[in-house]
Amino acid sequence: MWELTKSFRFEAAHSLKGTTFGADSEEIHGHSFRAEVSVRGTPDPETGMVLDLGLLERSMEEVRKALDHRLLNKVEALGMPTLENISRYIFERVQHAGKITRVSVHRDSCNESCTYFGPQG
Ligand SMILES: Nc1nc2c(c(=O)[nH]1)N=C([C@H](O)[C@H](O)COP(=O)(O)OP(=O)(O)OP(=O)(O)O)CN2
Ligand SMILES: [Zn+2]
Repeated sequence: MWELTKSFRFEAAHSLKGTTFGADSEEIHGHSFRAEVSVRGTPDPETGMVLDLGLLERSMEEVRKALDHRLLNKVEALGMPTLENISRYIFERVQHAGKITRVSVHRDSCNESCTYFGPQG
């Protein structure tokens, strides 16, 4: 079994209510995020690839555009912009590339990350 991972970065703003960080979290503020998308499988004997990374890149670029320099609270279908919801949002939008097994979203400035393994988990 092989696992192939590709990542992208985006800058986005959010406002989060109800955290222990209080008023600072509720104010609109920005973060740098790094998302990693992983696929698992066995390389096709002819191509030597589990999945052409170019296909993955196309899907990832679409979702990156939907998130980069956005106020995440206003991104449709994202919900409350926590790491949990951002990772699920990305997972659902790169699914058509096939064989996606997990999406991790890192917020390195806070030493935080979250990984979504899909609804069957
Ligand atoms: N289960 C979760 N809990 C919390 C989340 C989350 O996504 N899932 N998020 C937060 C905060 O947004 C997060 O901890 C960042 O805090 P924030 O005040 O936004 O950022 P800082 O000022 O601490 O970090 P800098 O990027 O260095 O400015 C809380 N809980
Ligand atoms: Zn924040």
